Amino acid sequence: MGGKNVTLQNEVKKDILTVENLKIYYPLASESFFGKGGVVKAVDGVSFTIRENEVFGIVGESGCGKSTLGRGLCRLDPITEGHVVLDSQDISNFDRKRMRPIRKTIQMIFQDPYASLNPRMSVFDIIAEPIRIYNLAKDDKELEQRVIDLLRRVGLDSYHANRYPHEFSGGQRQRIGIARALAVEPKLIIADEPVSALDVSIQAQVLNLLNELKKDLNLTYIFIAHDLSVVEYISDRIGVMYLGTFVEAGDKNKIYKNPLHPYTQALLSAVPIADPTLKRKRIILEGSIPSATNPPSGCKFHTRCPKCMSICETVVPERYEPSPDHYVYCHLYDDKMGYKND
Ligand SMILES: Nc1ncnc2c1ncn2[C@@H]1O[C@H](COP(=O)(O)OP(=O)(O)OP(=O)(O)O)[C@@H](O)[C@H]1O
Repeated sequence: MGGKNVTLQNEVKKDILTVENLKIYYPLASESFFGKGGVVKAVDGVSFTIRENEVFGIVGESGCGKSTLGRGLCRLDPITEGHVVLDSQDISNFDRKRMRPIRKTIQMIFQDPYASLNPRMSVFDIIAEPIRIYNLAKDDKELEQRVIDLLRRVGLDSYHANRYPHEFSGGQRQRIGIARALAVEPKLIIADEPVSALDVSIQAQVLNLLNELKKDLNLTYIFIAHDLSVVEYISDRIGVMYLGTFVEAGDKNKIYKNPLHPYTQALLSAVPIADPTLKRKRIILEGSIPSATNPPSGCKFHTRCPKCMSICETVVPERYEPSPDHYVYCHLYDDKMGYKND
């Protein structure tokens, strides 16, 4: 687990995070419709690996488990089963005390920076707080300098330090959230819909900032979003999530050029194409995502799949890997079942 090296264009990239069969189930209240002992299978067997300095995008409809997965990787939500291996260290069963230094390595950025910034704290204190918690400055002078450096790093100015979150625009607040995340010098940043609440022009500025920071500080990102254009722009590899599992994952270019899973095909068919001479047939999915408490049998997507076959209703598809760094779980490509169709 972990520690494997991969050579990409003469560069050796180390695996920084390995996730193995991760499950995160929320217990249901006993008076719920599904009765005592029921669970919401928010993340239901996810596996993937992320290499140092890459961006791994996670896409899928609302309710598919993206945020739960992100929070679980930071151990903000308890893990039901499976492993999270960070830098060759299995942190799945770490208690609060052992997680303390790890929380310095993994930081999160949230969709709504206003909700994640304490409105009663000045920007200085918001950014200084994690530096103080982890004793990263030897005195007040160094603390002040660090906060100012971080503000400049994210495109703000030193005079912003004395202001409060409500005095900033949405894009500026997201920059403050990014500065706070950077304050502890993390290696991995989990960004949960970081630009969804922003205007398109501001989205581009924040995405460019994240890209620059990635290069300058050798950061690795997990980028969670429902907007496939945004994910295409920023990611190197992606995982397409449906009802708590990845249905297709791997190299971004392979998936965007040749989506194999009918779910990925439907999501991509809704993305506008820049070239007006090109036309893409929109695939409309029937209904909404089923309940994660009582997911469909077989392939979880079969109830909405335009290419559903009888086998899909009962048999869980196996992993099919058409090329290195591209895999899909779908009976259309499952050669063992005799339905190979690629
Ligand atoms: N604290 C919780 N207790 C019980 N169920 C939860 C909890 N948090 C999330 N869920 C359920 O887990 C499933 C996955 O939710 P999650 O928020 O992770 O999805 P998502 O893909 O991030 O959606 P969105 O894009 O709307 O944020 C949903 O069925 C949701 O209702």
